[in-house]
Amino acid sequence: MAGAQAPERNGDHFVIELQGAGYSYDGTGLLSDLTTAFAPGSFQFLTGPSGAGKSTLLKLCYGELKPTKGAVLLDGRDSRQVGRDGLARLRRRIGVVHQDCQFVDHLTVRDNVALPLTVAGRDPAAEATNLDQLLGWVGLANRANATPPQLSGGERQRAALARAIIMDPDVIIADEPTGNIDWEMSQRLLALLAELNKLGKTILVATHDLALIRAAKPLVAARVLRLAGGTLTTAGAEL
Ligand SMILES: Nc1ncnc2c1ncn2[C@@H]1O[C@H](COP(=O)(O)OP(=O)(O)OP(=O)(O)O)[C@@H](O)[C@H]1O
Repeated sequence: MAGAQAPERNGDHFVIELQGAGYSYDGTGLLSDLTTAFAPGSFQFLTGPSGAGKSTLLKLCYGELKPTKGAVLLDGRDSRQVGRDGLARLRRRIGVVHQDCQFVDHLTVRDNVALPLTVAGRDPAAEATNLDQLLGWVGLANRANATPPQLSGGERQRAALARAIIMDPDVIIADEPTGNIDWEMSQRLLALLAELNKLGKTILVATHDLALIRAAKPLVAARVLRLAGGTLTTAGAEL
């Protein structure tokens, strides 16, 4: 049955598209009429005041929430129309770094990073080399056997990034990934995101940190979107 098939891929081009999308938690209308697209291989920052709805917008983009108005298309599929399995398959192509990281505290860093493999029915032991390379790439090879409560804020964020990319997603969405870490660590994380973008990944980062956005200028050609009063505008050179 067609509905049970894996979603058709547009080649390697996973586009997230908002078409007049709006969202309301309680009928008062937090987000209204948002129209934009996140093109394959693009890098965007999403900024705006606290409570403007940045996390909510990210949730629409990875299918955690469905718009209460308009549509969000994930790889051309309307998030309101796809069933649970279809949505799960689409979401495997999007790696998410959550604001609070959300680890399983009694598992090691290595096992936390490997969790998406296990959930997808793959054997982490068979992918040990890939896992080790990834932990090395984010600078956590020597923390692989620690548990999340033993990590610093910057280490937690890098572990969360490793977990978000273990399935080799097309898109990486990060919600305030540098919220609780120092400047040096923020720049290190930014460099990792820039490197992923150079590999062709689409990156969407919500951040309050305008200094981080400025620091990204030599690294990536990023679009900066500002969310305020429920609408999106493109921020310009003032940053
Ligand atoms: N599950 C929910 N139920 C009801 N209201 C919610 C829910 N989640 C968020 N909100 C409200 O929606 C508004 C936007 O929240 P959201 O977390 O999307 O904003 P944000 O821009 O990411 O904020 P911050 O920068 O402080 O993280 C806030 O007023 C928040 O209280």
